[in-house]
Amino acid sequence: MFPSGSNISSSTLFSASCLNPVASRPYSSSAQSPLAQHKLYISLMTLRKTPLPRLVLDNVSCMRNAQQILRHVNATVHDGSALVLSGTNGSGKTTLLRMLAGFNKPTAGQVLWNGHDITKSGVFHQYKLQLNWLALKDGIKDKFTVRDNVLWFELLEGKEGNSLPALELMGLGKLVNEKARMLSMGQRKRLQLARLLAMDRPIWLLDEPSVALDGEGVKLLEYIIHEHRKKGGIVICATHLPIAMEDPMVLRLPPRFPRRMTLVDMLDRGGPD
Ligand SMILES: Nc1ncnc2c1ncn2[C@@H]1O[C@H](COP(=O)(O)OP(=O)(O)OP(=O)(O)O)[C@@H](O)[C@H]1O
Repeated sequence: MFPSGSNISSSTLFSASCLNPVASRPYSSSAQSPLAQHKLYISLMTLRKTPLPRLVLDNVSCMRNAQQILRHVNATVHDGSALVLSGTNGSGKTTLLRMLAGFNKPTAGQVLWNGHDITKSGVFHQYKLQLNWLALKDGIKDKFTVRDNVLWFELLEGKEGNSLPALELMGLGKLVNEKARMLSMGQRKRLQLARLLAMDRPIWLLDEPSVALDGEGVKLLEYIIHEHRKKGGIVICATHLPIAMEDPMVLRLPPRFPRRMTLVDMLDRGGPD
């Protein structure tokens, strides 16, 4: 696992040469003293140990239906860190999460995982196995029991033994044999979170994870995020509500850009204004 720590910039990515001025110098120098050479060597060794970011959003833009949703988004995410996506309704938080999940492709720029473009099929095949996606649509099967709704995902993952402890931690221990249709909204959200825990994948993509949770539920969410990050896991979270986290990076997306008129719009309105 890489040590934690992350960089984020809304317009510019930090490159290794920004972090260490030595790196921007030419490697060979004929007139260097032994001390200078030694310092250069140490600097290069330090540079080599600088961990690569696990995820990089490299100047990512996204258009959907002739609308510019995201423009020139940059971020670097290291193991153990949290990236919080904030912004007004419609600013593109879910779109960005969907892009990180591989559902939408960037129209410009790229998303890199371990330095590789996730849209390349060989890369995506491995990358998707790292992801755990918590969406507003909860994907809960109402006819299954609470336990089976978690157990199925755990078994598909080739894991075992996590489901019950995860459900108990999320406060659903007494409901494990109930049909999921009996659950309230907040309990369904807790079930989703138990599924995250049971599947135990490193990159969590969370869309409004605290919606419908009561105060205790939010505390549990904060706790499992903390524990996940302690193990080197990554949390990327779109939220309007405050969720306490240590040193999160916050990426505030600007309000969506004005809609560009399509040919259909122009014909409907008898031409551009
Ligand atoms: N399937 C789609 N096709 C075309 N445009 C879409 C689609 N889904 C969303 N959009 C557009 O993308 C914009 C951003 O939507 P998104 O759901 O990413 O915003 P958000 O920041 O998550 O909003 P909220 O805070 O309301 O959840 C919306 O304003 C909408 O116009």
